[in-house]
This record gives sequence, C-alpha cells and structure tokens, in this order.
Amino acid sequence: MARKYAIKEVFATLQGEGAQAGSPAVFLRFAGCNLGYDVCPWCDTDWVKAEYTLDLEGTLALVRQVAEEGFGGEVPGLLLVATGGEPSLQFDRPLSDALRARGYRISMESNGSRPVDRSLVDWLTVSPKQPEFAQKDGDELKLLFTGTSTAGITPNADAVRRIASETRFGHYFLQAVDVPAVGGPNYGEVIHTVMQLGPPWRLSVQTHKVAGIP
Ligand SMILES: C[S@@+](CC[C@H](N)C(=O)[O-])C[C@H]1O[C@@H](n2cnc3c(N)ncnc32)[C@H](O)[C@@H]1O
Ligand SMILES: Nc1nc2[nH]cc(C(=O)O)c2c(=O)[nH]1
Ligand code: SF4
Ligand SMILES: [Mg+2]
Repeated sequence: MARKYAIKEVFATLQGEGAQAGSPAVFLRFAGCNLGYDVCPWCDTDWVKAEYTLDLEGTLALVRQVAEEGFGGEVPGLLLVATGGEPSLQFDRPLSDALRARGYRISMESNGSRPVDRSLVDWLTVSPKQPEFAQKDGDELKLLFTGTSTAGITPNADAVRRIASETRFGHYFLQAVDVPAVGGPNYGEVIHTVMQLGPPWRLSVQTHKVAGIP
C-alpha cells in the first residue's frame, strides 16, 4: 500500500526566520512531533491533528495548488519549507525527488533530535530543544534563547556555547522565544546575549509575526 503523509497544513508565505528570511516559500507542515509540548511548552505551533492524510500524488497536488494560488505556479527555485511538528519523521526520498523534479529548493526545519539525511534537502535548519541532540551539522543552527523568563535549555550565554560546541553550521542564530502570555518575544535578553557571544552569533527575529503573515 502506498505510503501516506500526515499533513497539518500547506500554505504560501515568506520564510520568516534565519538566513533565508524574506524568501517566498511554500510551507509543508507535517503533523506529529517526537518531542512535544512537555519538552517545548512554549511551542507556537499546533501540529497535533492531521488535516490531510495523503499519498505522494495527493501531497504533490496540494503543494501545486498552494503554489498556483500563492505564486502563480511552481516557479523554478521556489523554496519549499518542510516543517511541523517534526518533518524528519515523514519527509522521505520519494517526496524529495518529486518536489525537486518540480523545481523546488527544499529546506527543512528540524529539532535535530534524530539524524537527518542531508541529501534529501538543499538547506537544513536545526533548532535543538535538548542539550543532547543528534544532528550536529547543517546550514544553520537556530537556538531559541529561553533565558531567565522561560524554562529551557538556554538560560545564558555559557549554555548556548556548550550546546553549539562541536557543531558545524554555516550560520549561528539565537531566536527570541515568543510567549504571548508573558508579553511576547524576549528581545531584551536575547539581544544582550548575542552581544555577549559575538561572532558568528546573530539575532533571528520571527519576521512573519512582525509582518502579520502566516
Ligand atoms: C514549530 S517548530 C517545527 C520544526 C521542529 N520541530 C523544530 O522544533 O525545529 C519551527 C520553528 O519554530 C521555532 N519556535 C517554536 N516555538 C517558538 C516560539 N514560541 N518562539 C520562537 N520560536 C519558536 C522552533 O525552534 C523552530 O525553529
Ligand atoms: N513565515 C514563517 N516562517 C517560518 N519559519 C519557520 C517556521 C516554522 O514554523 O517552521 C515558520 C512559520 O511558521 N512561518
Ligand atoms: S520540537 Fe518543534 S514542533 Fe515539536 S514541540 Fe518542540 S518546537 Fe514544537
Ligand atoms: Mg512557525
């Protein structure tokens, strides 16, 4: 029987975060996560229930429809961001090959808790949620700075340095944690910490939230 993908949503927007912020993109958000809200109580995404359960052809048809509505078609080089939930649980070779054949440049947002086959993607963003994680290389490491206001693995600059030691990424970002209940992103402490850390660290802002797009 053909493999099915559990999908939460597919939408057209701009990549909001990291080094590719501002790039037009189709987001393919998978349902399901291997960490979950106990590990990430501030997770800003509902990934629990699949809205679609689709085989490869059905998934490609939905992606094409969204690209047509958002960008007038599957424009060569258009970014496709596989996210979730945890996309590495489902994103596989047949889907990667078929999307590339349609001209997409594939990016993945992973929590890095399990190894990612980098040959499946053209850009890999890793955002670890636990001090021990598996995927130590990629295009960007995007650590959420949980700081003092939010429980998490990155209370200060030393914790950030430890987590990033023995990793090989093209870019290193600290991203503010957006917790609406405590007043939104903790820009103050994340900016202070980026200034303490110095290069190669940079601030990542969730620009889509600033712009009011998905
Ligand atoms: C919802 S996650 C899905 C991908 C993957 N599970 C992960 O954690 O990287 C997408 C991105 O949003 C970030 N994120 C989640 N909740 C956030 C929040 N409240 N504020 C800022 N970034 C958040 C994650 O760190 C990750 O980089
Ligand atoms: N615009 C936009 N950019 C994003 N970059 C990473 C996101 C994610 O949820 O994985 C995200 C998202 O949800 N929206
Ligand atoms: S690993 Fe990612 S999707 Fe899963 S709960 Fe944490 S932030 Fe949310
Ligand atoms: Mg998001």
